[in-house]
Amino acid sequence: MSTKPYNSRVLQRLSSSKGDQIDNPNTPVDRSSPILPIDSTRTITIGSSVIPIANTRSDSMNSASNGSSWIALNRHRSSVFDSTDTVTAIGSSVALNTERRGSLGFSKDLNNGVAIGASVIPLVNKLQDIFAPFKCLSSKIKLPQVVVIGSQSSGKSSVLEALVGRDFLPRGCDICTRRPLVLQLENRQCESDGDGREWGEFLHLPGKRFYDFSAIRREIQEETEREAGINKDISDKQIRLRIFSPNVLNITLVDLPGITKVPVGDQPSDIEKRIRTMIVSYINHKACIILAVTPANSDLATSDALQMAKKADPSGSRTIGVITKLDIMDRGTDARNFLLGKVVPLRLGYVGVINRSQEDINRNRCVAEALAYEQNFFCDHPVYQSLHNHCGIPQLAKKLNLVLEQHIRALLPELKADIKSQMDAVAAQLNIYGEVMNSKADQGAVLLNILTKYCGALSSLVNGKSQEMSTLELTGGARIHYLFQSVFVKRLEEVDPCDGLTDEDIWTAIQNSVGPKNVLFVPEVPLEVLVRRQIVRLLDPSLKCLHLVFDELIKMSSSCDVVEMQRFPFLKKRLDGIMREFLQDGVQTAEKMIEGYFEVEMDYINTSHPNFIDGSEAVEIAIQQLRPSKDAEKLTASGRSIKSLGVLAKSVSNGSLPDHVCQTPSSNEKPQSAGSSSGRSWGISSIFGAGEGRRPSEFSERETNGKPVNVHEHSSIIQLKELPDSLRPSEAQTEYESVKILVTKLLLRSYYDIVRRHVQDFVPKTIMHFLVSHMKRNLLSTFIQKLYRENLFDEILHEQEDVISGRKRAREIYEALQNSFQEV
Ligand SMILES: Nc1nc2c(ncn2[C@@H]2O[C@H](COP(=O)(O)OP(=O)(O)OP(=O)(O)O)[C@@H](O)[C@H]2O)c(=O)[nH]1
Repeated sequence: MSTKPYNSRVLQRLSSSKGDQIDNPNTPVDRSSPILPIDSTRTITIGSSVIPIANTRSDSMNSASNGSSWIALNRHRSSVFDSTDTVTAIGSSVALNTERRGSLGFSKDLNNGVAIGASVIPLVNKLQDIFAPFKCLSSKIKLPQVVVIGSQSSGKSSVLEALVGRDFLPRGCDICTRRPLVLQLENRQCESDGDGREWGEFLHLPGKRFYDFSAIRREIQEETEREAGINKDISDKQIRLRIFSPNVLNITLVDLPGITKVPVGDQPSDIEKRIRTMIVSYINHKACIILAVTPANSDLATSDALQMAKKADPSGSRTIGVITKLDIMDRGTDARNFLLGKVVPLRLGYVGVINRSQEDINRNRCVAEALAYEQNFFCDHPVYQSLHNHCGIPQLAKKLNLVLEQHIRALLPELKADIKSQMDAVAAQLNIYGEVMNSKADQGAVLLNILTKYCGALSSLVNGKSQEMSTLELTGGARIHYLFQSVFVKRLEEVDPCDGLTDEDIWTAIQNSVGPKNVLFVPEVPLEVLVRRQIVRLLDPSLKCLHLVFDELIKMSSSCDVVEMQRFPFLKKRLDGIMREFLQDGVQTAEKMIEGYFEVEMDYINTSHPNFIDGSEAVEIAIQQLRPSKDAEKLTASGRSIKSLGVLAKSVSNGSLPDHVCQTPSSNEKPQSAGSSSGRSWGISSIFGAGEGRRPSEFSERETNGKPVNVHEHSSIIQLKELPDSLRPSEAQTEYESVKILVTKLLLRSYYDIVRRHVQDFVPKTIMHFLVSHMKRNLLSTFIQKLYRENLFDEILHEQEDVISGRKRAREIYEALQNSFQEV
């Protein structure tokens, strides 16, 4: 076995065949070799962006001679890589190059020499740049990126390093990835002040360039510890690192913590769940390409990485399988079946790689050397020789770029739509923030605009013209209509005018109205008293209705959304105050109007109203109700009594009989005396209120030991009962009295009904006029009168700090989106 370090051996072997080149700082460069990384001197234009496209030998040589670790392996003898392949790694160190142009390489397009992926990958990178300062955008618009997942120590970071071609990630037995590392590779051909050197920059240390990659490694480690502590805990807060180099392709790679099972150090007991959740949050996005890393010395069928990738990407259209540690498999075994997808089939297939071992790291072997070793390993291996499409970091880089390019192309339309919808959202936000006001005139214009819109919106809400028409509930004016018709009017309909009035009450009123005389007719006075008593009951619900409408309008005004006003909280407050005062004025006027109406109603009981019940009909109805059967006939046969009662009734009423008046009183309304009369007819004498119809006076009888005693039989002292303080007529009325009571009720109902209808009509009209329509007509002028004053502008149009900064930020985001939209 040779004692030479293996890198020297490899370099020697590689340079042994004619034309082979090893391009590193210590090796002479063949400047005739044609394939190189991206060239800054040639560009293509996509949209408005100019993108570097072709690789030229000379530039690569420059970068190599400038100390980059770029290395070109030009192998004619290679048995692993087909001599037709032209392969360029993503990073700087692995441009494998054969002489034959037009082959399937990923650094060059077959026919025109354009690097594959160069047309879209820079575009995505550009978008990443544009979105980078805006965290909100990167969470809403998912740009394509490559995420490396796998179990702990499976070799994820090693794969990334190999792809980048630089040694910069913290690695080692005790070191593991504990925070997501977002690695943006950026092709930067020449800087005005630069000398072509590569450097890294962290988002958390803006402007600080790290030219020393071991310093980058240290910073990653320290930054990890700052967030996740010095023990083994993890954090999902990203570390964002950008690598600027003339030798990288533009791409974003994400290194995630490895899947672990058993908590160690100060890891929480649910560490596995947390890591899996973090991984899923990355790979679930359709824009993400998954590099599922599994070490060859474990069972592929139980690979955590493949399992998770399968869940996130069931079709396998964005998962590439990576098998590491092929060099340390059990002797006598190989990964042939793994690589060919015979164990776990994968649509995009597998690539086997060999990274640096721990020993290599300890001995500071550079990535370039490791790549050379890998190349050598595969060339010499009896099984892998024939699987060159499935082996090596360069193959992985090639596959990755191809998949990424196709993926980006497929995602572009969706991406464009996403950007557009974000633009609309931000534009709406900007609309809320409005323009900056630089003068009193600007302020005045803004104020007028807001007041007009506010009043317009309120009117629309009341009129049902609001654009945001709900299908779930009544809003705006419809609520007022509901209040009028289904609450106020309906409630008045339900009120029984005789509610709370017993027959006894009515009879008492009737008797009181004739004083010491007998009740001959149905007198008007008790009717008026009773009518007034019932009418006044309508005042309360009328005023209540007015106040409910007031509440509704207040609610509407505060829900009335004028976006332009959102930035002026003081203005909103003032408007609310003025609005309340304005409506209260309207309420006062309407209240006066309604109360005035009731005063008018109470003042004069107009029994000549054309709709008031005809007296004779009232009597007839009363009679029929009292004697519905034969008795009625008997009663009606007494022409004089009917006529008389009819005449009497006419004397208090005049008009047709509405249907509802004819309703049969409910059982408790039936005059108690109905049917209790001793069969006495109530003819002429009853009309004139004398004799027959009257019960013997209470005072002509008194009880002795519970039995009635005829006082006339007592010849000694004739005693009279003393009147009690409170006196009511006797409970049992005669039939005639019952008729009078019933007629009074009918008249009461009839009159009440007339008034109720007026109220049902008048109250909504009044409220509409003095409140709702008044608001529509006069609110704007009131606002202007009270607010359009230059000395108030600064106060009411004062913007909060967050509005000012929010507007600035929204503008920047909008511009970023506009730029990216144009790019796409
Ligand atoms: N021999 C050999 N060792 C490897 C290979 N790939 C990785 N290793 C070693 O495996 C160990 C873990 O590698 P890392 O790249 O840190 O693995 P990781 O998956 O990033 O680890 P975590 O971030 O902790 O999950 C290191 O010591 C590497 O040197 C390989 O292909 N061959």
